[in-house]
Amino acid sequence: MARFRRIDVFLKMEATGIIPVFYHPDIEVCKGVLQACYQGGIRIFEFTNRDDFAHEVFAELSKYATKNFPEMIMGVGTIMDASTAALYIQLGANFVVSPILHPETAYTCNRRKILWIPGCATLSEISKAEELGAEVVKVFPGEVFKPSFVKALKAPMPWTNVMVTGGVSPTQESIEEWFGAGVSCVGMGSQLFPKEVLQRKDFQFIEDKVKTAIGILQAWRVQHTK
Ligand SMILES: O=C(O)C(=O)C[C@H](O)[C@H](O)COP(=O)(O)O
Repeated sequence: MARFRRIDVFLKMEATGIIPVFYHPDIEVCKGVLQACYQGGIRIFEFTNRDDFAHEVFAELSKYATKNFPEMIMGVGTIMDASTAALYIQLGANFVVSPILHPETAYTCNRRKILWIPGCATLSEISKAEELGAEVVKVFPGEVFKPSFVKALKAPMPWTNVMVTGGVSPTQESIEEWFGAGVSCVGMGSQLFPKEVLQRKDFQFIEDKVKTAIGILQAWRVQHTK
């Protein structure tokens, strides 16, 4: 498995802008999705810890990524406690994402110099996360917040780096409104990986969707870079 410095993980997250958020119990489906994402231009991938044996799938996927796509930075999401974070770090996770703000998870990640991205829903939680060392926070669930929340929070806290996950889709409207509001990156799950597409193992569909989303973001960034 490949280990990346946490500053490089954050910079790659910002540069790629779009982070696939994915879980499937079938390792062959995971490999197909990872390859499609890579070919579509993704260099950072969040595997979510969605059942009791998800770590076994991650262990294999992480090795597969290192061997076939050594630039791909693998991380884990849906981490609720420090011991699960430690398990995934041992298996090759280069960043740890949570739906919640859990200080003990921060201590474990910081000790190992692994990027920790807690889920936050208020400015007080964001501020606490930053005191605990979070370089970037996950505003979650995005479908509840809307982009205006990000814009408003960046007025008093312009230093805050925001990732938003939940309800983001690979469309021009969704990408432009979130990046326009000031996010550093977005996580995308169900919209990039519709169930029926996974059922028919249509990895080309995923690659095309990813390419389109990255193209939209790049075009937006060219227009909006000062
Ligand atoms: O548990 C986590 O760590 C999460 O990030 C939660 C979900 O995976 C995202 O909310 C995906 O949301 P959709 O893109 O709307 O499918």
